[in-house]
Formats: sequence, structure tokens, C-alpha cells
Amino acid sequence: MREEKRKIAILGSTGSIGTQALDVIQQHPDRFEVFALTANNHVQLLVEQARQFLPEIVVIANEKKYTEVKEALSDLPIKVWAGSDAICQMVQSEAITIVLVAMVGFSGLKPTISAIKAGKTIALANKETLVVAGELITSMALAHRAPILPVDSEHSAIFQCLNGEGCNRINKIILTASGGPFRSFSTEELAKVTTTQALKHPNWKMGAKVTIDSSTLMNKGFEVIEAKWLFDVAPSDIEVVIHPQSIIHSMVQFEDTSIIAQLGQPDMRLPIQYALSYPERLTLNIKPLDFTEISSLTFEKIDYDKFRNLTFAYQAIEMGGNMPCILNAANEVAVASFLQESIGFLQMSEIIEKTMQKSTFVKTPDLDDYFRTDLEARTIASEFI
Ligand SMILES: NC(=O)C1=CN([C@@H]2O[C@H](COP(=O)(O)OP(=O)(O)OC[C@H]3O[C@@H](n4cnc5c(N)ncnc54)[C@H](OP(=O)(O)O)[C@@H]3O)[C@@H](O)[C@H]2O)C=CC1
Ligand SMILES: CC(=O)[C@@H](O)[C@H](O)COP(=O)(O)O
Ligand SMILES: [Mn+2]
Repeated sequence: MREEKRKIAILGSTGSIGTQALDVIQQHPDRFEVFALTANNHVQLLVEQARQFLPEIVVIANEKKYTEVKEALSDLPIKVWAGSDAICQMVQSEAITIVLVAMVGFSGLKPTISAIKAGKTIALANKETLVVAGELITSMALAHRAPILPVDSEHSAIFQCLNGEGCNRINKIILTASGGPFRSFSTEELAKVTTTQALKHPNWKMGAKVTIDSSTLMNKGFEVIEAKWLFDVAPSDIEVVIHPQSIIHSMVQFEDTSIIAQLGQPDMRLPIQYALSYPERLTLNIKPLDFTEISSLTFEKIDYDKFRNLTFAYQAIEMGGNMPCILNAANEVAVASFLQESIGFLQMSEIIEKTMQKSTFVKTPDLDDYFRTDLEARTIASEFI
């Protein structure tokens, strides 16, 4: 018997992941329906999406925009809520099958916890949630039987490589990195790069924050931490390799040295759809890879001296406790400042390094500690701007 349509709540529907998720849902109206949409500021797009997909609930996080959204949807039977607490309340709705967390940054933490407490299946794009509180999130997910399905392309790849491998032991995870737009730049050249240059990712079209993270390789550092928590692998068994074409999305090497890789076009609709349809695979209108058209798949070593953020991420996860939360908060402040052109490219790493040194270390943080840490680290990081 065909299962009922999956009802999806998209947190961050106006963003890069959110809009691509709606494209996937639109391609499979017999399999998915939108239960809820949320955004922070983009009222016009949120309203357009609501008119097209007719969700039960729309939540605008920025409460100042509530009246605008409410009035724009007043002719439709859609509930309009406002505020971040309303997102946390909405994700617990009985009818929801999957909560796609596609908000950016620390803002994803609270609603993810709320959805986990309600035992929802989580399709997780928001990697910062696992960076900040991976131990807490994964243990809560286990306790509440809330599966976490990766949306991040590398983690979706690893998930697919591990499918059907049961308890087979692995030697290592090989996490591929495009290297970003500056992979062949010298440190002197990096000092002069502009925000506009950093926002031009060679292979992926993504939101501003993750695009900057890719250019500094902090994105890869976050992905090492994310992989540790999702797949229970020691960071020392996660190897990052530059693969400029972003065709191999990641690989797993097993103890017999055999390597399984997942390949595909650099198009996020594929991992988004896999998380939403799992364990089934559905059709998708993406041009399949043609190996005769790919001139080469190449690999390079990471230059850790040039891209210091990746080293900081390994250090943070090695120290554990609240250090990855400090790393994330400092990075959010640094990236926002770089986007505003208040600081240069290399200053981002300096701010993160100093904030990690100056913030209060907590070995076994609870949820309140993470909120305290986030606030303290942001304050400290801001002093270095
Ligand atoms: N884009 C990609 O291809 C990939 C993204 N990811 C991860 O997925 C997440 C989303 O990325 P991406 O889609 O690029 O980001 P975008 O910046 O494009 O979108 C972010 C979304 O979150 C909403 N939002 C932002 N801040 C808040 C807040 N404080 N409260 C509520 N909602 C908020 C935005 O609303 P509004 O539009 O109104 O501001 C928007 O809908 C990130 O964690 C990223 O690292 C992972 C792999 C690939
Ligand atoms: C699409 C996706 O998953 C991004 O996180 C991607 O990984 C960015 O590419 P790089 O960080 O490898 O440049
Ligand atoms: Mn990724």
C-alpha cells in the first residue's frame, strides 16, 4: 500500500535550500505536501510561496513583519504566526512528517531541539546545529527516536555510501572540498580578496553565509564536526581532500581498503530530495553525469597554513565541550563583518583564533551553557572587529 503524502515543514523556505526543497516538492505532488513555511525577513517571497503551496501555517520569525504577512494572506485559510518561539511550537504539530531545517546559523538550534522532542524526522541542512551542540542533539535524537537525515551534500554522500554496510568497519571518511574560489591563492593574495570575489563559489549557488564559509574552508571544518556526530567517527579518521570539480561528494574507505563514493552533479536538489524521500529514490529532473564529458576528476592536498579555519575546527572538536560553539559564534560574527566589508578576509581567522583563546571553556555544557557561550563568544568576537 502506498504511504500517505509526507507533510513537510520547511524552516527557512525563502533561502537557497528552502527554495530548492520547494522545487523538489513541486516535482512530486503525489508524494509530498507543504505543511508549513517559515522565513525571517523576506515577506514577499514567503507570501508568494504560501499562495502557491497553501500550507497550514506560515511563520515569520521577525515579529515586526507579522502584520504585513497576515494582511497579504488574509483571503486564504492559512494560519500566520510570528516569532522564533512560534517556529518551535509549529514544528511540534501532530500532522508533520518531516521537518527540514534550512535556517542559517545558530538560529537553527532551538527549533531542531523542539522538533526532536516531538519525535519528528529531521532533514538537517543547518550544519551549525551539530557544530554547536552535536553531542546533545544526537543523544536527544536517539532518546526521542527522531531520525536525523543529512541534507548537506557530503553527508548525504557518506550516508548513501554507508547504506547497507551494517556493522562493517570503516578506515576513514574522505570528505571532499572544492577548495572554494581561492584555493590556489597565496596568503598575500588572500589578504586582498573582496567580498564580491568570495561570494562567487566555483560550483555551488548557495546562501551568502555558507558561501563565505566555503571560501575560508570553515565550511569544511564544520563538515568534519558534522560528520563526527552524524556517523560517530573520530575526527582523526575524517580526511579532507580537495576535489575542485565537486562531482565526488564524499567517500568512505572500509577496513578492507575498498572505497565507496557517491557522485552526481553539484545540485542540492538531489540530497534534499533523498532526505525527503528516504529510503526511496524518486525521479529528479537533473541532467545525469556523462563521464565522457568530464575531462578529469582531480585531487589536491589541503594547505592548512593558508586556510587556518580548518585547523581551528579540528582543534575545537578535539577540545570538545563548548569550544565548537565558541568557534561557530566567532565565525558568525566574523562572516557578518566580512559581508559588511568591515574586515578583510584574513581577519576572519584572527578573530576566531582570539575568541577561542579568550572565551570561557566549559567541559560538559548543558543547553543553557550553549546559549551563554554563544552570547559571550559573540561579545568577545565583536570586540576584535
Ligand atoms: N545553500 C546550500 O546549498 C547549502 C546550505 N547548507 C546549510 O543550510 C543552511 C541554510 O543555508 P542557505 O539556504 O544557503 O541559507 P540562506 O541564507 O539562503 O537562507 C536562510 C534561510 O533561513 C532564514 N533565516 C535566517 N535567519 C533566521 C532567523 N534568525 N530565524 C528564522 N529564520 C531565519 C532566512 O529567511 P529570510 O530569507 O527571510 O532572511 C532563509 O529562509 C545553512 O546552515 C547552510 O550551511 C548546507 C549545504 C548546502
Ligand atoms: C553544497 C554543499 O554541501 C556545500 O556545503 C558545499 O560543500 C560547499 O562546497 P565546499 O565547501 O566544498 O567549497
Ligand atoms: Mn557541504
